[in-house]
Amino acid sequence: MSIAVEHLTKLFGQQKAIDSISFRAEPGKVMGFLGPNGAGKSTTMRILTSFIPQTSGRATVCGFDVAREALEVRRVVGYLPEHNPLYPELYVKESLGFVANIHGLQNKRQRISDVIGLTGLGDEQHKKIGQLSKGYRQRVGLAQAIIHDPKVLILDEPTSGLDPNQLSGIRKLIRDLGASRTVVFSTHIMQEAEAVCDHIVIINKGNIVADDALSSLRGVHPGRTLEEIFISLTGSNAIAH
Ligand SMILES: Nc1ncnc2c1ncn2[C@@H]1O[C@H](COP(=O)(O)OP(=O)(O)OP(=O)(O)O)[C@@H](O)[C@H]1O
Repeated sequence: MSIAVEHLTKLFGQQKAIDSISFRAEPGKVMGFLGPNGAGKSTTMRILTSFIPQTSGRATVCGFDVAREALEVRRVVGYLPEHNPLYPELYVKESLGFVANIHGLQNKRQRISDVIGLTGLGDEQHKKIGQLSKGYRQRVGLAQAIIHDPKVLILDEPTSGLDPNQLSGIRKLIRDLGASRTVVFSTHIMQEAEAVCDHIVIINKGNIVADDALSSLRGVHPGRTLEEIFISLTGSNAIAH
């Protein structure tokens, strides 16, 4: 099991962002982590990538404890944060080189060239980050996340800001990456989750309200789209958990 989350809770002051959540994610599958605004997705992802500590509970990534083994966790995880912080003054290749150095990659030039190809950055690779459109900046974030060939990818809204042509390319990339890795990604686009994910976890107000294979979820809610299922579990008429 690549990701194991057990009774994870995070409090920001009085605010309970996540409330004793548990789920698992395994290799060779793409897990869609869905939920309304403020449900707790980014908070969970930031804990899983050792960026912030949980208040209680436990999470491991490839067997490493996210609270106690942050360095090991960062070696095995590729993370695209929600706001994708990048240095606007750096050229695309410089920015990838910077991240490659942090990971101490030996085959730096080759990996930079590989991820530029994989993320479709070829035509824009000679620009500065600040000169790129939002969608291409998102691709740089993705390229940075995968440059060290991590076993686990955690992608917080990786397709936000992409135009329809770019969307299909990045969705295919996520699927391809998920064939041999563990991928957890969040999105507000339910059709995208249906197209890309094998497994769906839905979080609402800090609680998990669905955790199942996409096919099983459909079986439990026959004739409904994922969007309808999502609304029934998280909308104002949803049954409280
Ligand atoms: N640093 C923080 N300090 C205080 N409260 C926070 C902090 N970060 C998140 N929260 C709160 O925790 C809750 C969960 O937020 P989170 O960003 O995890 O939600 P999300 O599911 O990622 O939402 P969105 O879909 O809008 O990105 C929200 O109520 C949010 O206001």
